[in-house]
Amino acid sequence: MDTRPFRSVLYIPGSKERALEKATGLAADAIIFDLEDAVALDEKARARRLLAETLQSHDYGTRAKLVRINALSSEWGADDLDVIAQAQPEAILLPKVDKAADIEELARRLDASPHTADTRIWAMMESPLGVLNAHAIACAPRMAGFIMGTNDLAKDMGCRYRADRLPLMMSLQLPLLAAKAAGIVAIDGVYNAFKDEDGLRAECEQGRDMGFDGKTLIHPAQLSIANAVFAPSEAEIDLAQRQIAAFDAATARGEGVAVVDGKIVENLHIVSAQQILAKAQAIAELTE
Ligand SMILES: CC(C)(COP(=O)(O)OP(=O)(O)OC[C@H]1O[C@@H](n2cnc3c(N)ncnc32)[C@H](O)[C@@H]1OP(=O)(O)O)[C@@H](O)C(=O)NCCC(=O)NCCSC(=O)C[C@H](O)C(=O)O
Ligand SMILES: [Mg+2]
Repeated sequence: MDTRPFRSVLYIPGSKERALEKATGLAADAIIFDLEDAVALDEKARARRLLAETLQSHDYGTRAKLVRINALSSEWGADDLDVIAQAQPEAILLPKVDKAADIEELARRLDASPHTADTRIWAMMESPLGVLNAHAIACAPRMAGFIMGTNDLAKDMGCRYRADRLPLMMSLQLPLLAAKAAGIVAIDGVYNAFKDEDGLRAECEQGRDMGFDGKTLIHPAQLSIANAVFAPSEAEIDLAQRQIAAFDAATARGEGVAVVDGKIVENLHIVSAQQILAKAQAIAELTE
């Protein structure tokens, strides 16, 4: 069972030295070092050099490190990959993925470099075609996770922003299903109003209820809310412990079902309970 936490996944523009420095001490479970939409066109070349140097000189600890390059079909994508490969990146995040062939092309390029033998691939799910092809994309080589790109999706869908995200619901759920089926990580999109704590908390709660592993963030002020919402709560941990104890006792009596708080507990509930405790343990180890 892979229990690595991905509660908070912070975007940092690859062109911003101060933010790149600051992130070495921020409580993010994962960082997306961005060379794509957060970087101005005339900053692209400087940002990729700065980022390659920073990744080799800075210690980001246990945080997962994803580099979002520009699309390989763009004028910057191939150069991004060549320069970033020198830093032996843990993962490349590919934007605007429409089909499995986009991932296969990136995987071939990673196979060809001696620096990227272990580099995993993450895909932005942010186009209607990408969403419709999510299962094939999730099963492509080196795939480790999906990141929802809700801004690009809303643009391509022509839908309006609503706090309940009803217009985006199917576009969120199809990649989520595909990720679960393939056993890869699924991270929800960003909440643009970075000073609106109540709105962020509500959207994190919705994403957590749906089954996302965490939320992408654009500002350090958003970290604590995502970390809290996507961690198992005290009540969930307590219930999981009581379910396991009750089920063990039922099993010792030769029974296959226990009852906790008036609800049945079967083997499948124990699998969920163990996952909750393992995730809580992994989060506790981050802060030790
Ligand atoms: C949104 C921002 C432009 C706000 O910047 P700013 O006004 O400078 O913020 P603050 O003054 O409040 O910053 C306070 C300190 O925090 C540091 N900081 C700010 N943002 C980050 C960050 N993302 N990571 C690390 N550190 C950060 C500042 O340097 C200040 O530090 P200090 O000087 O020590 O006080 C800005 O937050 C920002 O640029 N955010 C990232 C935007 C981004 O990455 N956008 C692209 C990703 S979203 C996307 O593309 C989603 C997807 O593709 C889709 O389609 O949906
Ligand atoms: Mg996008």
